[in-house]
Amino acid sequence: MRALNIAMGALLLFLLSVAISVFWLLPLKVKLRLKRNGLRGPPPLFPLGNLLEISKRLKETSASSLNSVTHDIHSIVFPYFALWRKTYGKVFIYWLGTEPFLYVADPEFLKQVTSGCLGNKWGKPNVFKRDRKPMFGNGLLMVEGEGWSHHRNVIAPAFSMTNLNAMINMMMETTSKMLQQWDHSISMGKNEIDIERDITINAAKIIANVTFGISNEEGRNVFQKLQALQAILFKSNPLIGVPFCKFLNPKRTKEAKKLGGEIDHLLLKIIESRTREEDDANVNTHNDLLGLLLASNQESAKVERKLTSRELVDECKTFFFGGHETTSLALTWSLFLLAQYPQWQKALREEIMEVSKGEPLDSTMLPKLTKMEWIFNEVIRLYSPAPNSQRQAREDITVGNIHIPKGTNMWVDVVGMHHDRSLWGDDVNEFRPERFEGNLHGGCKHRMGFLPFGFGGRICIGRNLTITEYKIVLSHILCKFSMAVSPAYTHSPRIMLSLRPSHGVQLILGRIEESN
Ligand code: HEM
Repeated sequence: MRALNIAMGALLLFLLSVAISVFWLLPLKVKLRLKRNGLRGPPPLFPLGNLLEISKRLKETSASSLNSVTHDIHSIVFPYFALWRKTYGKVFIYWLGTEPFLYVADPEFLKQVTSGCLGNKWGKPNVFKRDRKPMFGNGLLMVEGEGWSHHRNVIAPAFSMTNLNAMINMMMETTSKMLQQWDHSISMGKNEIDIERDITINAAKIIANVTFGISNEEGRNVFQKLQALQAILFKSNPLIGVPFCKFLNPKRTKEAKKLGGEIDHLLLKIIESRTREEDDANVNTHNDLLGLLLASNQESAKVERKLTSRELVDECKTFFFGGHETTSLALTWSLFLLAQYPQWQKALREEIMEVSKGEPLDSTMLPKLTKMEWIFNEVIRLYSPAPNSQRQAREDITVGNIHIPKGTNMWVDVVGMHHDRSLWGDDVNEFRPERFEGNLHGGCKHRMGFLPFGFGGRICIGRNLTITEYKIVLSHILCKFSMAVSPAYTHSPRIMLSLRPSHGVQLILGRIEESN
């Protein structure tokens, strides 16, 4: 018995020393190396890093609700960064648990440490990969190195404009159903609608249809489970970076894992039956992304290896989670801003009329909606659905006198850059879509200061899909309804993985013939 106790004690001691060296000594070494570079930051506390201060600042901001609508939102959504920037500037080190993060809101610094072949030295932070595994698995958003180039080569053709144009009718039909419900609601005397909820459901249906189709029972089943998984993983993990944090919320971890497993199983069944169908018929019988991916996979098999069914499952999940919330938020914030600026509603209606001449929009008309594109860009500048990008150094990186040790994470504060007066000028926090007239970067003084879709080779693959969907859905809504902000609306943008309105977006809708 005594010998057993001694053995157990020795084992515990061994595990403790491994934990200390992995979770404390190694990060400490990174900290000292970064400090030698002159990179400072708020002092971390083992094992939480700066999480206590982050949570304190967030509580303070959520307690103080905004009385008026301001687009100056950086200090609202990232109050801790806004504070630290005052002391440490636009590049500093902070800690999520025992993970060191290089905070970057300086586009020139970002360019220097990521451009050219340096881009390949950055991967995606392991700490987020683990947390978001049930959503993205090893799909395009997370895969690295040669695997990433292979996935990207197979996937890119599926997102060609020709393929996306074939999806326009489906987008219109799905949206029409939402608009019929709004119309019915107005008939019943209820003209205040939380458009965030409806737009999100509409976007989820569109992306699920675009990806694997939900007209049959199997597709609908996957869709429902994906939505349930989304609800569980909706909030960012407040203890991210703290060793063993997933064991602190075993219920969430278990539920997410169970649903993730069920979704994988259902998607695998769809993929396998599609592969069989296509082998039999020798043609691609589906023109959704999965069908296009399977066709492109056949082509790629002639030169490289095929993506496995398991990898295809992860891609379907990545499209769903990466594609619907971002697009729905771009639309939601747009409707909110258009409700605030009726002159832009009018300008867009006139543009739609001029381009379509009253006919349903088709693929040749969409590129002519240029003012709508300015609005899109201005909205995702002010309320960037993807508020940050993250990387992790896979090797030591040296540029001039900057040395970034292997393992350091990087957090690019996109909201910070999009609201930086020194990059955009004094009107930085004003809604001025015309800044994008004939100017892809909206007049930003640095090309890397406007990053709604990320940067480098890993720029968003779905941006053409988004802009197509955005134009179709927004035009459809604007032709049928006018909108004004309801007194029930509280302006409270927050980061919940994406940049969201925390209490929905309540708008007062009017039928367009009534309001004109
Ligand atoms: C307004 C809409 C969207 C926004 C703001 C957005 C934003 C982004 C950003 C910032 C990245 C880079 C992430 C990083 O650097 O770590 C990204 C990558 C990605 N996005 Fe989007 N996205 C949008 C729509 C979509 C759609 C509709 C899809 C697909 C259906 C999609 C699929 C992806 C994928 C697969 C990647 C990974 C690309 C790679 O690493 O090669 N996104 N997106």
